Amino acid sequence: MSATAAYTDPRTRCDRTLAWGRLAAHHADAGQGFDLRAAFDGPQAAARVAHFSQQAPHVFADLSKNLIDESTEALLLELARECGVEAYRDAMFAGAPINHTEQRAAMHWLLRAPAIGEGGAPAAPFVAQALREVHATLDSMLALAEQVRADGAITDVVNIGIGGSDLGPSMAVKALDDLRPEGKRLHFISNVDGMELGSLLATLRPGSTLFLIASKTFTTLETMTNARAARAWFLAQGGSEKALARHFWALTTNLQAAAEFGIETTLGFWDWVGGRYSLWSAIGLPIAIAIGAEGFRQLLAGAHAMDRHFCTAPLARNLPVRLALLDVWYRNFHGFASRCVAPYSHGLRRLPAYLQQLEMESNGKGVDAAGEPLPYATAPVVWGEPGTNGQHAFFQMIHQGPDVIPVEFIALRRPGRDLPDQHARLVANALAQAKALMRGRGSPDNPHRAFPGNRPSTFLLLDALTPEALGALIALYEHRVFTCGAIWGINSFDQWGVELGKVVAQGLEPRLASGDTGGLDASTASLLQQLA
Ligand SMILES: O=P(O)(O)OC[C@H]1O[C@](O)(CO)[C@@H](O)[C@@H]1O
Repeated sequence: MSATAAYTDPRTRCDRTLAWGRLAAHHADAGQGFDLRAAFDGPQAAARVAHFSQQAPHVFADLSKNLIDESTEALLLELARECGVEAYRDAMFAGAPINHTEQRAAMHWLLRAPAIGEGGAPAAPFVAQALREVHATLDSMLALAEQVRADGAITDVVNIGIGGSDLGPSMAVKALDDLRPEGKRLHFISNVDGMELGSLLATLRPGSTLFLIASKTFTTLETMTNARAARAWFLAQGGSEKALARHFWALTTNLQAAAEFGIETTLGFWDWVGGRYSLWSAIGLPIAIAIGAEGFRQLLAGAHAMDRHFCTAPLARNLPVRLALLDVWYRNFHGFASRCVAPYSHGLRRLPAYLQQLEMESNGKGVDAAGEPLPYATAPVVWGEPGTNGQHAFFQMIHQGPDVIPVEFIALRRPGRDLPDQHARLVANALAQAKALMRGRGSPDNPHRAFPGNRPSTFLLLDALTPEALGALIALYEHRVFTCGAIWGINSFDQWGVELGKVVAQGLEPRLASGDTGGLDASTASLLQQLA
């Protein structure tokens, strides 16, 4: 099947399944009153933990502190089956154009598939051809990464990109910082606020700086504004037009626009790679510079191991599916509107920001694949900060506020760097928070000091923050988001909701200079006058 071939969505929308009604009845009956503390009292607790724990590639998960029992889980699995999650997953992995509103496949998984002849599964000709191109580009990218790593004259690499062309690479480079060669600094510039680029440029020298202009479209306002400002700075500092070609590289699908910008070294990718799924592609060059070719291949291998798990594990032991079913249970039946991600790992401090785009840009949709308005909620608000910092900021609300907010703890068995006692203190706090949320604490004499308990959490554990483990963790989230989108019957791969604001901004910008408020609403007109 080619990406443009006719394609029939194999899904049934969740609210049109039998399981949906049965889940609603189950929630009204037993589900909403589920008591975690009771589930952990008595001899059945060990069996509960065994049942709701599992080892997936590089990620161990304990789901037992969630508001769910085996009867709820059985109904949720029935929902996944009735919705056609498996057929839809197989369609994505066959290269079908499941991103139908943009007539594209969603083949980010192909970016981490082994080359043909290296154990890859047989694929349709369109997919096999794409895989050959993927490996050719990967080889070129890794060669360039090694070249930069070996080039002592380049001390600073500046990635200019936004959204998916920033969040994934920036998160991964921070996570794997221990592998970064000494003397090589990586910077990420995304905002069009000149404070960000301006402050960085003040610290750089043009001759020792490499700019990577990362943009799938090479038209994004923020990125192109920053790229032009960086180029102007480079020339103003005495850099020549000739030198510019050595110091500005492009990572993009728009080869022509990159050439028009004056860039000679361009790494391409394909329209079937969504921006928020692109860190595995040429957009990952800063990661490869930071961790080396071998490290980048390990990142891909970890993600591929999770792809295989997602494709082959039965739904009941399929970690992305189990996490997605919890998301649906909480969002659509309990009505929980947000989820907190708390990595107890300094390296993973940008994971919540990365997940905000992955989950909310993918699944923040209000119509189904046919364009029908949805009568149920989709993506929750995803937010968070690393532990233990979050404990001293917003955990108060998670423990005692009236809203229930499921928490996702992520911890490492082995620290990257350990100062005496620090890792034990860090993970003890993660365990303690999960336990305290579940158990709560009575305080008959002082209601201010009472903890209601019965607050759900998931605990994810990685052996260490290695490239493989990070790759597997990210792919786990990608497939979880996919599974939620499959159940909700939406297209998780477009993002039309970001268009309107961009168009309105284009109309307003000239008015800031002219002061023209004609035809504007009273509030916008008043603010524009304040700013003029
Ligand atoms: O890589 P580009 O084309 O500059 O786009 C950047 C980001 O802008 C968006 O299109 C919308 O915010 C994202 O989906 C994308 O990751």
